[in-house]
Amino acid sequence: MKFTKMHGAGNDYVYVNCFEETLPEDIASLAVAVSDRHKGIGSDGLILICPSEKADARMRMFNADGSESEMCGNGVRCVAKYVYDHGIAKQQTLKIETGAGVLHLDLELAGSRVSQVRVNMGKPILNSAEIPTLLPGDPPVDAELELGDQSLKVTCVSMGNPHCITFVDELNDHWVHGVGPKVEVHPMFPNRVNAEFIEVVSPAELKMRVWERGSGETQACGTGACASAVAGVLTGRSERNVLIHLPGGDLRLEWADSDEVFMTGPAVEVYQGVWTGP
Ligand SMILES: N[C@H](CCC[C@H](N)C(=O)O)C(=O)O
Repeated sequence: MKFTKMHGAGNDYVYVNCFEETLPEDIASLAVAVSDRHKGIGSDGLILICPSEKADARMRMFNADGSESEMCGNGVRCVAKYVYDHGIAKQQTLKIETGAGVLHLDLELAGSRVSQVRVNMGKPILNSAEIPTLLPGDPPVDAELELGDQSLKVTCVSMGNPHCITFVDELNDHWVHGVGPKVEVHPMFPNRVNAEFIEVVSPAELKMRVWERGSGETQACGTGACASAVAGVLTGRSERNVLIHLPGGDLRLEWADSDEVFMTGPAVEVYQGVWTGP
């Protein structure tokens, strides 16, 4: 099976062009196998680029643990880059079908290839039942999340996939590796949750690290950055247009007056290969 390795701000996935490749039945097991950083290709998960009846392509995204997610922000930018660079579509504004609906993307070229992508990520989902979370509030804003020995103040937002955002004075491993895994599987989140930790540099600039549902710490999380930008506004900590610094790079977020969230960031193709594994 031919694949392409790509990343958006260091959030790296194995991409398979399903216009050309046929996959095994058990895609979840394939996602686990290819993601293994020692025995597989090594990635945060697997992303399928498929034909669509209502868009230039359809994206399906699987985390490293094989779980399928509704949406992937860094992934959809790379899907758009792949679709343009590999001639599946020719125009510089693309539509990609995702679990969060059909998204519209604008491509920026460096030479003849895509370097940056601006995505209309759609409107945040703030209704607790749809996030979903059992915490009070639509959405929970600075709500108490009991973690046994400690409690957090969290804000919950969905971008098609669920996010739990905690603002901290200083980002460190205690939050990401100590608290993150507990938040991911907390009973207040029936579908589990992505756990973002945010340090406010200024009202227009945030630093973020993330413990992702199904993948652990990643270098960046596009939907998490969108959700964090929304949470910053809801909690009065940041403005509607923010630059977010992540370990793998920067993303520009704007929660527009239209209620849509726009994300601009890089999309990089690293190499192409052939998977001959199980
Ligand atoms: N782990 C996420 C999916 C990947 C999201 C992230 N990599 C992004 O760029 O949005 C979830 O299970 O909802």
